[in-house]
Amino acid sequence: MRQIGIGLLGLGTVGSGVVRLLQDHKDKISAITGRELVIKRVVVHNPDKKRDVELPDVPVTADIADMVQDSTVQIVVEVMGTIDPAESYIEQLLRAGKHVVTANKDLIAQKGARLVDIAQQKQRDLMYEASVAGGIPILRTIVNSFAADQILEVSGIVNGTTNYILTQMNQKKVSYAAALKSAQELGFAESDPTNDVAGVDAAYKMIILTQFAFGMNVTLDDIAVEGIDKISLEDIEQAQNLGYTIKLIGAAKQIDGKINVSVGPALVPAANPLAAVQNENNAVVVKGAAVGETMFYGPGAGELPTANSVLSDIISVTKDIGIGITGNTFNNYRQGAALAPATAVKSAYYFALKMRDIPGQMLTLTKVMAETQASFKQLIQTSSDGDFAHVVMITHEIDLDQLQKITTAVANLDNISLLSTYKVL
Ligand SMILES: NC(=O)C1=CN([C@@H]2O[C@H](COP(=O)(O)OP(=O)(O)OC[C@H]3O[C@@H](n4cnc5c(N)ncnc54)[C@H](OP(=O)(O)O)[C@@H]3O)[C@@H](O)[C@H]2O)C=CC1
Ligand SMILES: N[C@@H](CC=O)C(=O)O
Repeated sequence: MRQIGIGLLGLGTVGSGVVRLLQDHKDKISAITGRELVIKRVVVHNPDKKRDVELPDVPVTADIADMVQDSTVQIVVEVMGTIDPAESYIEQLLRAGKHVVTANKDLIAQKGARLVDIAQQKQRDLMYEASVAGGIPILRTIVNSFAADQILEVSGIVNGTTNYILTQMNQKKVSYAAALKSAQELGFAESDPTNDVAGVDAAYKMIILTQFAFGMNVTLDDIAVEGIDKISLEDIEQAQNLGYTIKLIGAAKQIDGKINVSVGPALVPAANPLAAVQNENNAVVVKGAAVGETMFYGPGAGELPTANSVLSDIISVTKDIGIGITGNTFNNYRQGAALAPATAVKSAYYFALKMRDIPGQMLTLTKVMAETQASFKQLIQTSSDGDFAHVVMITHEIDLDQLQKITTAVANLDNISLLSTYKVL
Protein backbone atom coordinates (compact mmCIF):
# COMPACT_ATOMS: atom_id res chain seq x y z
CA MET A 1 0.00 0.00 0.00
CA ARG A 2 1.30 3.50 -0.80
CA GLN A 3 2.35 5.61 2.16
CA ILE A 4 1.46 9.15 3.24
CA GLY A 5 4.22 10.68 5.38
CA ILE A 6 3.00 12.62 8.42
CA GLY A 7 5.07 15.23 10.24
CA LEU A 8 4.20 16.39 13.75
CA LEU A 9 4.94 19.91 14.84
CA GLY A 10 4.38 19.59 18.61
CA LEU A 11 4.08 16.48 20.74
CA GLY A 12 2.22 17.68 23.83
CA THR A 13 -1.38 16.86 24.80
CA VAL A 14 -2.89 16.87 21.29
CA GLY A 15 0.23 15.66 19.46
CA SER A 16 0.43 12.60 21.75
CA GLY A 17 -3.25 11.87 21.07
CA VAL A 18 -2.63 12.03 17.32
CA VAL A 19 0.20 9.47 17.67
CA ARG A 20 -2.00 7.18 19.77
CA LEU A 21 -4.95 7.27 17.35
CA LEU A 22 -2.70 6.78 14.31
CA GLN A 23 -1.12 3.76 16.01
CA ASP A 24 -4.31 2.27 17.51
CA HIS A 25 -6.55 2.71 14.44
CA LYS A 26 -3.92 2.15 11.76
CA ASP A 27 -5.80 -0.61 9.93
CA LYS A 28 -9.14 1.17 9.87
CA ILE A 29 -7.53 4.38 8.58
CA SER A 30 -5.72 2.43 5.84
CA ALA A 31 -8.95 0.66 4.87
CA ILE A 32 -10.77 4.00 4.56
CA THR A 33 -8.06 5.98 2.78
CA GLY A 34 -6.30 3.26 0.82
CA ARG A 35 -3.00 4.62 2.17
CA GLU A 36 -0.70 3.76 5.04
CA LEU A 37 -0.24 6.83 7.24
CA VAL A 38 3.27 6.83 8.70
CA ILE A 39 4.80 9.37 11.10
CA LYS A 40 8.10 10.34 9.51
CA ARG A 41 9.34 13.22 11.64
CA VAL A 42 8.62 15.25 14.78
CA VAL A 43 9.67 18.82 15.61
CA VAL A 44 9.28 20.02 19.21
CA HIS A 45 10.67 22.71 21.46
CA ASN A 46 12.79 20.36 23.55
CA PRO A 47 13.78 17.12 21.73
CA ASP A 48 15.33 15.66 24.91
CA LYS A 49 12.08 15.72 26.91
CA LYS A 50 10.73 12.30 27.88
CA ARG A 51 7.50 11.57 25.96
CA ASP A 52 4.65 9.31 26.98
CA VAL A 53 4.18 7.95 23.44
CA GLU A 54 6.67 5.71 21.65
CA LEU A 55 7.93 6.60 18.21
CA PRO A 56 10.85 4.28 17.50
CA ASP A 57 13.12 5.35 14.65
CA VAL A 58 11.28 8.65 14.11
CA PRO A 59 13.69 11.63 14.19
CA VAL A 60 12.72 14.23 16.82
CA THR A 61 14.43 17.60 16.44
CA ALA A 62 13.87 21.28 17.25
CA ASP A 63 14.59 22.74 13.83
CA ILE A 64 11.67 23.51 11.51
CA ALA A 65 14.05 23.33 8.53
CA ASP A 66 14.29 19.57 9.13
CA MET A 67 10.55 19.27 8.53
CA VAL A 68 10.42 21.72 5.63
CA GLN A 69 13.20 19.84 3.83
CA ASP A 70 11.95 16.31 4.53
CA SER A 71 10.59 15.09 1.21
CA THR A 72 9.00 12.03 2.83
CA VAL A 73 6.56 14.27 4.76
CA GLN A 74 3.39 15.24 2.85
CA ILE A 75 1.05 16.32 5.67
CA VAL A 76 2.25 18.32 8.68
CA VAL A 77 0.13 18.48 11.83
CA GLU A 78 0.74 21.74 13.69
CA VAL A 79 -0.16 21.21 17.34
CA MET A 80 2.35 23.51 19.00
CA GLY A 81 0.11 26.59 19.46
CA THR A 82 0.89 30.35 19.46
CA ILE A 83 1.17 32.73 16.51
CA ASP A 84 4.90 33.26 16.49
CA PRO A 85 6.59 31.08 15.25
CA ALA A 86 3.64 28.84 14.19
CA GLU A 87 2.54 31.26 11.44
CA SER A 88 5.96 31.40 9.86
CA TYR A 89 6.42 27.62 10.21
CA ILE A 90 3.12 26.90 8.46
CA GLU A 91 3.92 29.39 5.71
CA GLN A 92 7.29 27.71 5.11
CA LEU A 93 5.66 24.28 5.07
CA LEU A 94 2.91 25.30 2.61
CA ARG A 95 5.44 27.00 0.34
CA ALA A 96 7.52 23.81 0.45
CA GLY A 97 4.46 21.91 -0.83
CA LYS A 98 3.25 20.28 2.40
CA HIS A 99 -0.42 20.06 3.36
CA VAL A 100 -1.13 21.38 6.84
CA VAL A 101 -3.61 20.36 9.53
CA THR A 102 -3.76 22.56 12.62
CA ALA A 103 -5.68 22.82 15.90
CA ASN A 104 -4.44 26.37 16.45
CA LYS A 105 -7.47 28.69 16.80
CA ASP A 106 -5.37 31.72 17.82
CA LEU A 107 -3.56 31.44 14.51
CA ILE A 108 -6.55 30.64 12.29
CA ALA A 109 -8.68 33.41 13.86
CA GLN A 110 -5.97 36.04 13.39
CA LYS A 111 -3.89 34.94 10.41
CA GLY A 112 -6.10 32.32 8.79
CA ALA A 113 -7.05 34.37 5.72
CA ARG A 114 -3.40 34.88 4.75
CA LEU A 115 -2.48 31.23 5.26
CA VAL A 116 -5.58 30.09 3.33
CA ASP A 117 -4.44 32.29 0.39
CA ILE A 118 -0.96 30.75 0.47
CA ALA A 119 -2.41 27.23 0.62
CA GLN A 120 -4.64 27.98 -2.37
CA GLN A 121 -1.77 29.48 -4.39
CA LYS A 122 0.29 26.37 -3.70
CA GLN A 123 -2.67 24.00 -4.31
CA ARG A 124 -2.28 22.59 -0.83
CA ASP A 125 -4.90 21.72 1.81
CA LEU A 126 -5.09 23.65 5.07
CA MET A 127 -7.62 22.21 7.52
CA TYR A 128 -8.46 23.06 11.13
CA GLU A 129 -11.50 21.14 12.41
CA ALA A 130 -9.95 20.78 15.91
CA SER A 131 -9.56 24.54 16.28
CA VAL A 132 -13.22 24.93 17.37
CA ALA A 133 -14.92 22.88 20.10
CA GLY A 134 -12.21 20.17 20.29
CA GLY A 135 -13.91 16.85 19.61
CA ILE A 136 -17.16 18.20 18.11
CA PRO A 137 -17.01 18.07 14.28
CA ILE A 138 -18.74 21.44 13.99
CA LEU A 139 -16.83 23.13 11.17
CA ARG A 140 -17.25 20.32 8.67
CA THR A 141 -20.91 20.04 9.74
CA ILE A 142 -21.52 23.73 8.97
CA VAL A 143 -19.69 23.49 5.63
CA ASN A 144 -21.46 20.33 4.49
CA SER A 145 -24.76 20.06 6.27
CA PHE A 146 -25.77 23.73 6.47
CA ALA A 147 -24.60 24.64 2.97
CA ALA A 148 -28.13 25.14 1.71
CA ASP A 149 -29.60 26.74 4.82
CA GLN A 150 -29.43 30.34 5.97
CA ILE A 151 -27.79 30.32 9.39
CA LEU A 152 -29.37 32.81 11.79
CA GLU A 153 -27.32 32.09 14.88
CA VAL A 154 -24.39 30.01 16.04
CA SER A 155 -23.87 30.06 19.78
CA GLY A 156 -23.04 28.02 22.83
CA ILE A 157 -20.22 26.81 25.04
CA VAL A 158 -16.96 26.71 23.08
CA ASN A 159 -14.28 26.64 25.76
CA GLY A 160 -13.66 23.47 27.74
CA THR A 161 -11.43 24.98 30.43
CA THR A 162 -13.92 27.62 31.58
CA ASN A 163 -16.83 25.19 31.46
CA TYR A 164 -14.77 22.76 33.55
CA ILE A 165 -13.93 25.50 36.08
CA LEU A 166 -17.53 26.71 36.35
CA THR A 167 -18.82 23.14 36.72
CA GLN A 168 -16.33 22.36 39.49
CA MET A 169 -17.20 25.60 41.29
CA ASN A 170 -20.92 24.88 40.90
CA GLN A 171 -21.01 21.21 41.80
CA LYS A 172 -18.12 20.77 44.22
CA LYS A 173 -17.71 24.32 45.54
CA VAL A 174 -14.06 24.13 44.48
CA SER A 175 -12.31 27.53 44.39
CA TYR A 176 -11.66 29.20 41.03
CA ALA A 177 -7.88 28.82 41.46
CA ALA A 178 -8.07 25.10 42.34
CA ALA A 179 -10.44 24.37 39.43
CA LEU A 180 -8.12 26.18 36.99
CA LYS A 181 -5.12 24.21 38.26
CA SER A 182 -6.99 20.97 37.72
CA ALA A 183 -8.02 22.02 34.15
CA GLN A 184 -4.34 22.64 33.42
CA GLU A 185 -3.31 19.26 34.80
CA LEU A 186 -5.96 17.52 32.70
CA GLY A 187 -4.57 19.16 29.52
CA PHE A 188 -7.69 21.25 28.75
CA ALA A 189 -6.14 24.69 29.27
CA GLU A 190 -3.76 26.46 26.89
CA SER A 191 -0.09 26.42 27.97
CA ASP A 192 -0.79 29.98 29.16
CA PRO A 193 -4.44 29.84 30.35
CA THR A 194 -4.94 33.62 30.31
CA ASN A 195 -6.87 33.49 27.03
CA ASP A 196 -9.08 30.68 28.30
CA VAL A 197 -10.27 32.47 31.43
CA ALA A 198 -10.45 35.92 29.79
CA GLY A 199 -12.84 34.64 27.10
CA VAL A 200 -10.30 35.27 24.32
CA ASP A 201 -9.95 31.59 23.37
CA ALA A 202 -13.76 31.41 23.00
CA ALA A 203 -13.67 34.66 20.98
CA TYR A 204 -11.12 33.14 18.56
CA LYS A 205 -13.45 30.18 18.10
CA MET A 206 -16.40 32.54 17.52
CA ILE A 207 -14.34 34.36 14.86
CA ILE A 208 -13.90 31.05 13.03
CA LEU A 209 -17.54 30.05 13.53
CA THR A 210 -18.69 33.45 12.23
CA GLN A 211 -16.58 32.91 9.13
CA PHE A 212 -18.14 29.49 8.55
CA ALA A 213 -21.74 30.40 9.45
CA PHE A 214 -21.98 33.89 7.95
CA GLY A 215 -19.08 34.04 5.47
CA MET A 216 -17.84 37.10 7.32
CA ASN A 217 -14.39 37.97 8.66
CA VAL A 218 -14.53 39.62 12.07
CA THR A 219 -11.64 40.48 14.37
CA LEU A 220 -11.26 40.47 18.13
CA ASP A 221 -11.96 44.25 18.11
CA ASP A 222 -15.44 43.57 16.71
CA ILE A 223 -16.39 41.31 19.63
CA ALA A 224 -17.48 42.24 23.15
CA VAL A 225 -15.40 39.81 25.20
CA GLU A 226 -15.69 39.08 28.91
CA GLY A 227 -14.17 36.16 30.80
CA ILE A 228 -14.97 34.21 33.93
CA ASP A 229 -12.15 35.48 36.14
CA LYS A 230 -14.45 37.72 38.22
CA ILE A 231 -17.11 35.10 38.93
CA SER A 232 -17.24 34.18 42.61
CA LEU A 233 -18.63 31.11 44.36
CA GLU A 234 -21.30 33.45 45.79
CA ASP A 235 -22.39 34.48 42.25
CA ILE A 236 -22.67 30.84 41.28
CA GLU A 237 -24.62 29.90 44.40
CA GLN A 238 -26.94 32.87 44.05
CA ALA A 239 -27.67 31.98 40.41
CA GLN A 240 -28.27 28.36 41.40
CA ASN A 241 -30.79 29.41 44.08
CA LEU A 242 -32.71 31.30 41.41
CA GLY A 243 -32.71 28.32 39.01
CA TYR A 244 -29.80 29.34 36.77
CA THR A 245 -26.30 28.07 35.96
CA ILE A 246 -23.53 30.49 34.97
CA LYS A 247 -21.87 29.51 31.66
CA LEU A 248 -19.42 31.26 29.35
CA ILE A 249 -21.48 31.77 26.20
CA GLY A 250 -20.20 32.69 22.74
CA ALA A 251 -22.81 33.91 20.28
CA ALA A 252 -22.82 35.10 16.67
CA LYS A 253 -26.28 36.24 15.64
CA GLN A 254 -27.91 37.79 12.67
CA ILE A 255 -29.93 40.85 13.72
CA ASP A 256 -31.83 42.56 10.88
CA GLY A 257 -29.35 41.18 8.36
CA LYS A 258 -26.32 42.35 10.36
CA ILE A 259 -24.07 40.28 12.59
CA ASN A 260 -23.30 40.60 16.29
CA VAL A 261 -20.63 38.49 17.97
CA SER A 262 -20.10 38.32 21.73
CA VAL A 263 -18.47 36.22 24.42
CA GLY A 264 -19.31 36.51 28.09
CA PRO A 265 -20.74 34.81 31.15
CA ALA A 266 -24.50 34.40 31.20
CA LEU A 267 -27.14 32.98 33.50
CA VAL A 268 -28.61 29.96 31.74
CA PRO A 269 -32.02 28.76 32.97
CA ALA A 270 -31.92 25.17 34.27
CA ALA A 271 -34.36 24.08 31.55
CA ASN A 272 -32.03 25.26 28.74
CA PRO A 273 -29.96 22.28 27.40
CA LEU A 274 -26.79 24.40 27.68
CA ALA A 275 -27.21 24.35 31.47
CA ALA A 276 -26.62 20.58 31.42
CA VAL A 277 -23.27 20.82 29.60
CA GLN A 278 -20.72 19.91 32.26
CA ASN A 279 -16.96 19.95 32.71
CA GLU A 280 -14.83 20.13 29.54
CA ASN A 281 -17.81 19.42 27.28
CA ASN A 282 -18.92 22.00 24.76
CA ALA A 283 -22.20 22.49 22.90
CA VAL A 284 -22.80 24.51 19.75
CA VAL A 285 -26.32 25.56 18.82
CA VAL A 286 -26.84 26.29 15.12
CA LYS A 287 -30.14 27.90 14.15
CA GLY A 288 -31.03 27.73 10.50
CA ALA A 289 -33.96 29.38 8.73
CA ALA A 290 -34.90 26.03 7.22
CA VAL A 291 -33.77 23.46 9.77
CA GLY A 292 -34.65 25.38 12.95
CA GLU A 293 -32.57 24.81 16.07
CA THR A 294 -29.90 22.09 16.23
CA MET A 295 -27.35 21.43 18.95
CA PHE A 296 -23.98 19.64 18.72
CA TYR A 297 -22.55 18.35 21.97
CA GLY A 298 -19.30 16.67 23.01
CA PRO A 299 -15.86 17.12 24.57
CA GLY A 300 -14.45 20.55 23.79
CA ALA A 301 -10.90 19.81 24.91
CA GLY A 302 -8.61 16.96 25.87
CA GLU A 303 -6.11 14.66 24.24
CA LEU A 304 -8.09 12.02 22.34
CA PRO A 305 -11.24 13.99 21.45
CA THR A 306 -9.13 16.78 19.94
CA ALA A 307 -6.83 14.27 18.24
CA ASN A 308 -9.89 12.63 16.65
CA SER A 309 -10.78 15.94 14.98
CA VAL A 310 -7.17 16.33 13.82
CA LEU A 311 -7.32 12.80 12.36
CA SER A 312 -10.56 13.62 10.53
CA ASP A 313 -8.64 16.42 8.77
CA ILE A 314 -5.65 14.16 8.03
CA ILE A 315 -8.00 11.62 6.48
CA SER A 316 -9.73 14.31 4.38
CA VAL A 317 -6.38 15.56 3.11
CA THR A 318 -5.27 12.00 2.36
CA LYS A 319 -8.43 11.41 0.33
CA ASP A 320 -7.90 14.72 -1.52
CA ILE A 321 -4.33 13.67 -2.34
CA GLY A 322 -5.62 10.30 -3.53
CA ILE A 323 -8.05 11.80 -6.02
CA GLY A 324 -5.89 14.81 -6.89
CA ILE A 325 -8.18 17.60 -5.64
CA THR A 326 -6.01 19.37 -3.07
CA GLY A 327 -6.01 23.15 -2.71
CA ASN A 328 -9.73 23.70 -2.08
CA THR A 329 -10.32 25.92 0.95
CA PHE A 330 -11.90 24.34 4.02
CA ASN A 331 -14.69 26.93 3.85
CA ASN A 332 -15.27 29.04 0.76
CA TYR A 333 -18.39 30.94 1.88
CA ARG A 334 -17.83 34.71 1.71
CA GLN A 335 -20.40 37.49 1.92
CA GLY A 336 -20.19 41.17 2.69
CA ALA A 337 -22.32 41.31 5.87
CA ALA A 338 -21.93 44.25 8.27
CA LEU A 339 -21.71 44.33 12.05
CA ALA A 340 -24.91 45.07 13.96
CA PRO A 341 -24.84 48.29 16.02
CA ALA A 342 -24.62 47.87 19.81
CA THR A 343 -28.13 49.32 20.23
CA ALA A 344 -29.59 46.45 18.18
CA VAL A 345 -28.29 43.89 20.66
CA LYS A 346 -30.86 43.11 23.35
CA SER A 347 -30.87 40.77 26.32
CA ALA A 348 -32.33 40.33 29.78
CA TYR A 349 -29.85 41.15 32.57
CA TYR A 350 -29.26 40.05 36.15
CA PHE A 351 -28.02 42.61 38.69
CA ALA A 352 -26.87 41.59 42.18
CA LEU A 353 -27.02 44.58 44.51
CA LYS A 354 -26.14 45.30 48.10
CA MET A 355 -28.17 48.07 49.73
CA ARG A 356 -28.29 49.74 53.13
CA ASP A 357 -31.46 48.52 54.79
CA ILE A 358 -33.27 51.87 55.03
CA PRO A 359 -36.75 52.85 53.79
CA GLY A 360 -37.23 53.82 50.13
CA GLN A 361 -34.45 51.75 48.58
CA MET A 362 -36.68 49.68 46.33
CA LEU A 363 -38.36 52.91 45.20
CA THR A 364 -34.93 54.35 44.31
CA LEU A 365 -34.21 51.28 42.17
CA THR A 366 -37.62 51.45 40.53
CA LYS A 367 -36.93 55.09 39.62
CA VAL A 368 -33.60 54.15 37.97
CA MET A 369 -35.40 51.54 35.92
CA ALA A 370 -38.23 53.91 34.97
CA GLU A 371 -35.77 56.62 33.90
CA THR A 372 -34.02 54.05 31.68
CA GLN A 373 -37.33 52.78 30.31
CA ALA A 374 -36.45 49.29 31.49
CA SER A 375 -38.76 46.93 33.32
CA PHE A 376 -38.25 44.20 35.93
CA LYS A 377 -38.97 40.57 35.40
CA GLN A 378 -37.95 39.81 39.00
CA LEU A 379 -36.92 41.91 42.00
CA ILE A 380 -36.08 39.77 45.03
CA GLN A 381 -34.44 40.40 48.37
CA THR A 382 -32.18 37.36 48.75
CA SER A 383 -30.75 38.01 52.22
CA SER A 384 -30.37 40.59 54.95
CA ASP A 385 -27.75 40.91 57.67
CA GLY A 386 -29.34 43.72 59.64
CA ASP A 387 -27.63 46.77 58.17
CA PHE A 388 -27.55 45.57 54.59
CA ALA A 389 -29.89 43.70 52.25
CA HIS A 390 -28.88 41.73 49.17
CA VAL A 391 -31.20 42.16 46.24
CA VAL A 392 -31.33 40.56 42.81
CA MET A 393 -33.01 42.31 39.92
CA ILE A 394 -33.65 40.57 36.58
CA THR A 395 -34.80 42.82 33.76
CA HIS A 396 -36.81 42.16 30.65
CA GLU A 397 -34.80 42.64 27.43
CA ILE A 398 -32.81 45.86 27.38
CA ASP A 399 -30.20 47.14 24.93
CA LEU A 400 -26.55 47.89 25.71
CA ASP A 401 -27.26 51.58 26.02
CA GLN A 402 -29.89 50.95 28.71
CA LEU A 403 -27.53 48.53 30.46
CA GLN A 404 -24.86 51.23 30.58
CA LYS A 405 -27.34 53.81 31.92
CA ILE A 406 -28.57 51.50 34.70
CA THR A 407 -25.00 50.59 35.69
CA THR A 408 -23.93 54.25 35.80
CA ALA A 409 -27.03 55.36 37.71
CA VAL A 410 -26.57 52.63 40.35
CA ALA A 411 -22.86 53.51 40.70
CA ASN A 412 -23.93 57.06 41.60
CA LEU A 413 -26.31 55.99 44.38
CA ASP A 414 -25.09 56.47 47.95
CA ASN A 415 -26.64 53.47 49.65
CA ILE A 416 -26.74 50.89 46.88
CA SER A 417 -23.77 49.13 45.32
CA LEU A 418 -23.68 46.85 42.30
CA LEU A 419 -21.97 43.53 43.05
CA SER A 420 -22.30 41.83 39.67
CA THR A 421 -24.14 41.95 36.35
CA TYR A 422 -24.72 39.08 33.97
CA LYS A 423 -26.64 38.54 30.79
CA VAL A 424 -29.60 36.14 31.17
CA LEU A 425 -30.34 33.69 28.32
N1 LIG B 1 -5.31 20.71 24.70
C1 LIG B 1 -6.50 20.73 24.12
O1 LIG B 1 -7.48 20.16 24.64
C2 LIG B 1 -6.69 21.41 22.83
C3 LIG B 1 -5.69 22.12 22.23
N2 LIG B 1 -5.89 22.75 21.03
C4 LIG B 1 -4.79 23.45 20.39
O2 LIG B 1 -3.79 22.50 20.03
C5 LIG B 1 -2.49 23.10 20.08
C6 LIG B 1 -1.60 22.26 21.00
O3 LIG B 1 -2.17 22.22 22.27
P1 LIG B 1 -1.58 21.21 23.39
O4 LIG B 1 -1.23 19.92 22.79
O5 LIG B 1 -2.54 21.28 24.50
O6 LIG B 1 -0.26 22.00 23.79
P2 LIG B 1 0.98 21.46 24.66
O7 LIG B 1 1.50 22.64 25.39
O8 LIG B 1 0.58 20.25 25.43
O9 LIG B 1 2.04 21.00 23.56
C7 LIG B 1 2.69 21.93 22.74
C8 LIG B 1 3.76 21.20 21.96
O10 LIG B 1 4.34 22.11 21.04
C9 LIG B 1 5.76 22.09 21.21
N3 LIG B 1 6.28 23.43 20.96
C10 LIG B 1 6.01 24.55 21.65
N4 LIG B 1 6.67 25.59 21.12
C11 LIG B 1 7.39 25.09 20.08
C12 LIG B 1 8.29 25.65 19.14
N5 LIG B 1 8.60 26.95 19.15
N6 LIG B 1 8.84 24.84 18.20
C13 LIG B 1 8.55 23.52 18.17
N7 LIG B 1 7.69 22.94 19.04
C14 LIG B 1 7.13 23.71 19.98
C15 LIG B 1 6.01 21.64 22.61
O11 LIG B 1 7.32 21.07 22.66
P3 LIG B 1 7.92 20.41 24.00
O12 LIG B 1 7.04 19.22 24.27
O13 LIG B 1 9.31 20.04 23.66
O14 LIG B 1 7.78 21.46 25.07
C16 LIG B 1 4.90 20.63 22.81
O15 LIG B 1 5.28 19.37 22.35
C17 LIG B 1 -2.73 24.53 20.55
O16 LIG B 1 -2.85 25.36 19.42
C18 LIG B 1 -4.08 24.45 21.27
O17 LIG B 1 -4.77 25.67 21.27
C19 LIG B 1 -7.09 22.69 20.37
C20 LIG B 1 -8.13 22.02 20.92
C21 LIG B 1 -8.03 21.35 22.20
N1 LIG C 1 -8.05 25.53 25.96
C1 LIG C 1 -9.07 25.14 25.06
C2 LIG C 1 -8.65 23.88 24.36
C3 LIG C 1 -9.51 23.60 23.22
O1 LIG C 1 -9.68 24.39 22.32
C4 LIG C 1 -10.36 24.89 25.81
O2 LIG C 1 -10.29 24.77 27.03
O3 LIG C 1 -11.42 24.84 25.17
